Amino acid sequence: KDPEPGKAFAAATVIGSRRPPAAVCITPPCLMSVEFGEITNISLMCNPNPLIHCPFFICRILFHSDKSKISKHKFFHYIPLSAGGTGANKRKAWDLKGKVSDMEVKMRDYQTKVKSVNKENEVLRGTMVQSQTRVAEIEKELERQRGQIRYQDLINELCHTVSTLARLQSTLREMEEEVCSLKETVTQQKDELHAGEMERRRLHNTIQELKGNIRVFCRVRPVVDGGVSKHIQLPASDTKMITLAKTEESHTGKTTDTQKNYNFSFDRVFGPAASQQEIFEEISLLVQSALDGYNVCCFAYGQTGSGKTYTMEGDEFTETRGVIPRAVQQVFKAAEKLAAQGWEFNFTASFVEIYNESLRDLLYTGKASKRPEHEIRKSVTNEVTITNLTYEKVVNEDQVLGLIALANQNRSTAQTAQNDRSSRSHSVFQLDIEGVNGGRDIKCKSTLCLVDLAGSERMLKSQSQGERFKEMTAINGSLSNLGIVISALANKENYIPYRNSKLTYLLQGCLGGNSKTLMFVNIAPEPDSFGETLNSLRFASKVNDCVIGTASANRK
Ligand SMILES: Nc1ncnc2c1ncn2[C@@H]1O[C@H](COP(=O)(O)OP(=O)(O)OP(=O)(O)O)[C@@H](O)[C@H]1O
Repeated sequence: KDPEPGKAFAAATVIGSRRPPAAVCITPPCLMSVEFGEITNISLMCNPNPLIHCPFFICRILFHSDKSKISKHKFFHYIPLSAGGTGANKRKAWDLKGKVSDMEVKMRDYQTKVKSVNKENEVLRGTMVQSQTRVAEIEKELERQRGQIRYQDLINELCHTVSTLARLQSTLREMEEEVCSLKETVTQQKDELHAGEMERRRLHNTIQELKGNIRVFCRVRPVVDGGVSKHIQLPASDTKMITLAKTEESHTGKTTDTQKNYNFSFDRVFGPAASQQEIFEEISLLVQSALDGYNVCCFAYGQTGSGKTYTMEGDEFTETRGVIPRAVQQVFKAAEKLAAQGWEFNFTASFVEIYNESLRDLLYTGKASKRPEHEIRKSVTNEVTITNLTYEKVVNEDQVLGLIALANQNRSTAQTAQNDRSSRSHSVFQLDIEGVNGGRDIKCKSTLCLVDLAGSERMLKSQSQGERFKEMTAINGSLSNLGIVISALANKENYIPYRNSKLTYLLQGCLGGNSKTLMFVNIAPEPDSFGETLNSLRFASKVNDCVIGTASANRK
């Protein structure tokens, strides 16, 4: 068969070999190998194009030797099928041709099969694509449904939340209504409380006024060695009486000794056994008045060593604390309670000493050499102030107690320089109270004044000289002026000589019509103090007889 361009079957005879010829398929332009027998590789050694025109060409065939090894190259003659040849060769060629055409048939079958398989493959591929598309659609659908399920869950949850919210809102509304009604009740109760508080103040102060705006309490100190005082008699049945008894010996010796009694009555007489707490109970009512807007003045009068400082300051133990620390405590406690009713308080403390008619700041902390001078001034609104004095804003009890300690330290420092000075000076503690009730537009202003007076003993002029005489004159002057001012107030005189002494000038605001005054007369029980005791009781009795005009609160 003539080789077609690109295809050729050929029979090759191996020269010098006993092997049968092999059918060789040559597919130009590629080199191809077909395994026939033991021929494993055939390679054309020439350009395939001449194959069409040239009857001969040389090809190289690689053989496997018997031992399955590649044999050496051998050269063959190519015999085209159409070409003539020897008879035997021709026969062989025709055999081969037959085999080739069988193979061609088989190949066509295979090709047909391959085609149909390919077709089937195509169909299957199409089916597969369809199936994949379907699967994708199903997956999509599933996803959507899943989403819908989640969406439904969310809707359910939302519905639940909405219903809970609605329930809570209705509860909230109910509670708001309740709060509103409670607020109304609170406002109503606050009004009632305020009205009650104002009524309490009115009644409280009416009681104080009925008791008298100047009251005198007498306190007898215990005998130093613990004995009993014979000349001071305190009737158990009457807490307002005190009798000073003096036994006078008979001059002739023939008659029995006579006893002279001096009876005094005060608002209250406290015996030596009276505790600091008992003493304070009565004063605490006046302290309350100070917060209600009344000026309050409490002072202790008596000879040196009679217990004035003990009464006013006491000592450091809780049980034996005196009037000042207790009053301060009460003021701050009461202010705290009143805060619940809308009251806001401001407190200012000052502590001054009057010695020899000159003023000394007991809260001064600067250099001793730079101590300023002080003057008492009265403003147009009749408020008394001291120039260059320390006015300390205080917010709690401890702060005030700290200031009292500082004042005592200042006093004792001066005492070292001028022996026992504290007995011969007045100390005045002042707490200015300013209250505002913003909600009700009420203001009140008052001063709580607590005074430890200098020893009141009268000294014979002949016995005192120099500095001592000066001190005595100053003390006597200021104490007797105190008595004069009080009786002038009681007699409603036009002119009240406040300015006659620093003490009365300073206490001006706390004495008189707009104030409540309490005086302690402290008594030393020793027999040798009889004369001074009698003088003190006489002075106190004079004060006790005074009824100062009705006090009115400084309220705006
Ligand atoms: N009621 C009392 N109970 C117990 N001790 C008291 C009492 N009163 C005073 N004392 C004591 O008596 C002494 C003298 O009292 P205090 O110093 O208070 O007198 P005073 O009048 O202030 O004297 P001065 O004028 O010198 O300051 C002090 O030791 C004090 O502790």
